[in-house]
Amino acid sequence: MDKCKLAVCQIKVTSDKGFNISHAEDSVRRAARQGAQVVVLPEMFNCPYETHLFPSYAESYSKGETVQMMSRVADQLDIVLVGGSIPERDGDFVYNTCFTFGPRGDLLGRHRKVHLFDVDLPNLKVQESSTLGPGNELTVIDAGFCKIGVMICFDVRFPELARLLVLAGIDVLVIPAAFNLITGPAHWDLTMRARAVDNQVYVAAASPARDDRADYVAYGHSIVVDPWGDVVARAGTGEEIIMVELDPEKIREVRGRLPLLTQRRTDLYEIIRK
Ligand SMILES: NC(=O)CCC(=O)C(=O)O
Repeated sequence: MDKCKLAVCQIKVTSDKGFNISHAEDSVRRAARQGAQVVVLPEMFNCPYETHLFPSYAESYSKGETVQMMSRVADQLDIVLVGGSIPERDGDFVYNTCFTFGPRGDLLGRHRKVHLFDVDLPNLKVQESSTLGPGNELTVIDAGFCKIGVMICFDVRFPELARLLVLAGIDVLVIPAAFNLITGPAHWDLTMRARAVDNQVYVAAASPARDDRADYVAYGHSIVVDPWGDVVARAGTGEEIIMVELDPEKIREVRGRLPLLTQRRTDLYEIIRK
């Protein structure tokens, strides 16, 4: 990895898809003007996070207006755009998908959320699988100057997935996400920092801004954690762009002094990708 600047855009999401797309574009342009080379958007940034709405907001890769905006903007701004996630239609299925575009507007990778958020907690019942299909691929993006692993929100709770991405050589785990007011205060910082500490990589998680009138209230607090587990940037609950410089030396230093990855007892246990 080369040193590079990464920005996370914490933006509001409304019921107006057209507004959401142009609002996201404005935010990405602002981040690029501030010098970002990698820009990250939140989970479901063009659609309210309500499972029953995903099919009607969904678009296909080949015809989608959100996809076209992301490709055009990445090209014009000469950036890597990790495009949060959107409901993606493919045949009979809808997926929670992150498309990543490169500086020539080319598609660098597509991550379909692997672990669907099906939970029954006090005051929070969500069943993504009622309208979404699960992805079945691990997503590593080679952006040239850095290698990015992509997971979406609930995926972060499954350490095996992060470890497989790290074993594939990523420098930064990028996580478009939308935790909520139940699990956010309890587990947002904890899981993001845990994945960074376990794997000695940067972790960057992008949330929508909080809207207290929404059916599902996003936690906010987009965050970037360094390979030592320190929080190096953290948003509040409103709209905000946070920016950090990712430094390969920091990864080398932490791994050199605390060589967790090389001290694994692979003679006793190993993690297998199927
Ligand atoms: N959109 C999601 O996957 C939410 C995950 C979440 O809130 C969690 O606690 O995990």
